[in-house]
Amino acid sequence: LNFASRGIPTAVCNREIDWIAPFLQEAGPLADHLSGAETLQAFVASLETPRLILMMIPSGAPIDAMIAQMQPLLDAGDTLIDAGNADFNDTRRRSSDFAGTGLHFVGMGVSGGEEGARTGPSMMVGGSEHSWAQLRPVLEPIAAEFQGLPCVAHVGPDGAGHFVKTVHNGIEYADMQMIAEVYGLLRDHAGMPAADIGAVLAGWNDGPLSSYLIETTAKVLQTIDPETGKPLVDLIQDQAGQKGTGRWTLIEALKLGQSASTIEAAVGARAWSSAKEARVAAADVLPAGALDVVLPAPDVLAQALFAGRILAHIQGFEILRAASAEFTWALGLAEIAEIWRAGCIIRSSFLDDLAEMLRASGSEPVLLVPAVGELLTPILPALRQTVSAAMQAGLPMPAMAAALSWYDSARQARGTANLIQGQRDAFGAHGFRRVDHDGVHHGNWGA
Ligand SMILES: NC(=O)C1=CN([C@@H]2O[C@H](COP(=O)(O)OP(=O)(O)OC[C@H]3O[C@@H](n4cnc5c(N)ncnc54)[C@H](OP(=O)(O)O)[C@@H]3O)[C@@H](O)[C@H]2O)C=CC1
Ligand SMILES: O=C(CO)[C@H](O)[C@H](O)COP(=O)(O)O
Repeated sequence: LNFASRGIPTAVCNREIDWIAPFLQEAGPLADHLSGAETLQAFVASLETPRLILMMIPSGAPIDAMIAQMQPLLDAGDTLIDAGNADFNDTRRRSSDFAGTGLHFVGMGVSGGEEGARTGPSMMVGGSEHSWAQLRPVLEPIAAEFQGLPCVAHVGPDGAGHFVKTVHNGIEYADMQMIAEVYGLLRDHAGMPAADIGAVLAGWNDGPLSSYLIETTAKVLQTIDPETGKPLVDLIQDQAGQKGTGRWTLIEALKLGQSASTIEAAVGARAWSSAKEARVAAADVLPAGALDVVLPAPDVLAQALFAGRILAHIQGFEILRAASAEFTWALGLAEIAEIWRAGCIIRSSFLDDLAEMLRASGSEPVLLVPAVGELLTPILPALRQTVSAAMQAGLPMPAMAAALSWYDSARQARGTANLIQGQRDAFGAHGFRRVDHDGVHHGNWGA
């Protein structure tokens, strides 16, 4: 529908063909730019060559099966685009399978949910220059715009687009989790009703926290269930789903030797949320935290959340920086932040500032950019106060606590790894380097 609304002739196809006719009917006048096909053969035959075919179906086996069905129908010069969320390792494999066939494979991250897809998503294209030249004229018109600039970019070759989207989702998981942690403090320690918490968040959306996720969360908290008249959020099971992108970010960050502690906390919190029975049983038998903890004021919570958001984004971008070096992708980190300023789920006013910070960082860690320190210095005490309050009250705050600990580790000139090296040498003779001599040394431990 988005393509059609820009006058781009578009054919559609779906596995369950019953959806096609109602879709075209509901398209109204846009149907002038649309045609439906009930078989893949008819669909492919209806397209102008060289063809651009965009798939948005579940990742993994369904994509492999679809490629296998589609490939024999295509001609040299055609481009097949996987626009769903995919494990970038799969995208690299598929790109390499296509190499030399005359066909082109693109792994494209798309973000913006249902509304973004329809009115303007943010898109991260991974593929060849040839594919980008083919795609650009049809993607720029359908993309979200930030100050007149389309939120779409050719971020790199093969798996780069899906990797960038995966990290986007990792940051999304962390941001959602941190918002949920503050919600938990207000709900379980302050006893605030959902709608009141929603009103607090709606107020925050006018300040530095301004973002789609804060705005959406405020709406979610203020929505009433028509059946019961109660806040709908209170009627939802406290068990979160996940399709895999958060976990993929974490796995790849670990492989790259990067810390993704806020994302790990968010993935772990979703996983742990499914252990409902165990949590209910434990609540009755294991001791809780203190009741007399003073809850930080709402503006302190807002500052804490903003500090957590900044640190989670920085972690995500350091993962991208490491991947760029590992896979020689030459990712433009500032450009990635720029195409996330509109259309995508993590769009926020902070991303505009972050783009500048990333540009200033060059090849240095972004934490060292003076503007980052200037932004964090006044709000870090709020993060410390909020995390301490939650810990004392016995309320979980895994992502915000992880963000804070990561920050404290990142700025600790002399860390504690000297002891780890001593331990490793004591039990495994692994050796260590001394601060005062070159070479590898061993201790005569316990002597
Ligand atoms: N929902 C969102 O906001 C976003 C989703 N994505 C990604 O987009 C992709 C699609 O997600 P979404 O639309 O949410 O929902 P689903 O993942 O449920 O995908 C639904 C579509 O996939 C088709 N489909 C399902 N299984 C197969 C199969 N084995 N072979 C062929 N077609 C199949 C369905 O066809 P049928 O009608 O026949 O079942 C339907 O058209 C996923 O990779 C997702 O991660 C990315 C960004 C945002
Ligand atoms: O990519 C998306 C948003 O950017 C999709 O909504 C995705 O499904 C979100 O991930 P999960 O389902 O694991 O919460």
